[in-house]
Amino acid sequence: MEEISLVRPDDWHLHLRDGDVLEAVVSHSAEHFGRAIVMPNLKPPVTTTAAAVAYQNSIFKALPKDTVFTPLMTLYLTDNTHPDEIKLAKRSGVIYAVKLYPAGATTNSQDGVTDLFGKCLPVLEEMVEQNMPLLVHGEVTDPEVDIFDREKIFIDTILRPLIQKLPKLKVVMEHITTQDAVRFIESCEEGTVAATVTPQHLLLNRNSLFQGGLQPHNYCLPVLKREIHRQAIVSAVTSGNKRFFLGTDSAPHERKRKESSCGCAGIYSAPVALSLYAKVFEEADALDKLEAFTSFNGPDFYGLPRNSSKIKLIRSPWKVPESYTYAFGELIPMFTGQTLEWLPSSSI
Ligand SMILES: NC(=O)N[C@@H](CC(=O)O)C(=O)O
Ligand SMILES: [Zn+2]
Ligand SMILES: [Zn+2]
Repeated sequence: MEEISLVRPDDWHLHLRDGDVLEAVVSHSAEHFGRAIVMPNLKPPVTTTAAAVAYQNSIFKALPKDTVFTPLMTLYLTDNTHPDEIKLAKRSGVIYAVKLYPAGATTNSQDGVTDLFGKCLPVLEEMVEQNMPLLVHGEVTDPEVDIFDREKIFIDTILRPLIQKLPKLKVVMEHITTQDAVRFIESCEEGTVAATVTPQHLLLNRNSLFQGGLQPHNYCLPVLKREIHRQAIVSAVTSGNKRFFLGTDSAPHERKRKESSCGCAGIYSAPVALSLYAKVFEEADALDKLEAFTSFNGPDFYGLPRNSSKIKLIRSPWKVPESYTYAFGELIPMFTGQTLEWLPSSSI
């Protein structure tokens, strides 16, 4: 096959940041994706409907003219989020989900939740009422727990009990990294519980953190896992199961902050993500399943219409830039400097 035509994909997990970085990165997503679920982990976090509306306006402003891209906004859940905020959020028509960051789990999560069942039950009950999905960074934060086990233990101690308590709550487990998560998601009700999958967790295992030396640009959270986990995630997404859909988790951090004595977690994948997903599906001999993953399963889960326009991927090897340079610094894309097979072309 030399050309793949896809209904325009959406990105169901994206960090656009704000200020200079937002202006730099937003076109990379808008070029290939119709919509994106925009993460609220700014400084300060987006905890209110008013802040989300203002943030959405700044994204629209940063978009190049004549691009059609809709940022779907999210609220950052805290111990103090009031159930009325969920009603407001739903009524606003711009907020599509609420994000759970366990306090301390990842970038800008210090204002996140310290005790989900103790502090957030009334809010979660209101979310069921309002049919508002909960998006989850699924890792426990106990420093005693080995970092490679944090997702599995989160499933056992938080996620499974949550779903038992509130079986009607729509939940997306974000950026899954383990066979345990795959099995758990497969065991849940279709249409109620789903997962997003990043390009890095489909293409890399934990060896890539240390290949030939420390590789800070492959460091993200949840951290890359063993090869068996990567293979389980590839099998899940290429099987055509509707519970899995595209979420890049593209998370830009300036080069200096990645190449540092205490480097930030996050991989900048927006410019290459679509080519990388195509690579995964082609290598699994499952290109026929690519479009459902990129363009159907996400909107179907969120109860939104699928996009009406299309995009093409052409078999035309291209070299990923070594870096993108801006006034504030440099961003290093995933697969920096490597050659990829599938080139996304503009809308058709
Ligand atoms: N994935 C990451 O490693 N980093 C994300 C936060 C997140 O999604 O956990 C970021 O905002 O930088
Ligand atoms: Zn996360
Ligand atoms: Zn993320």
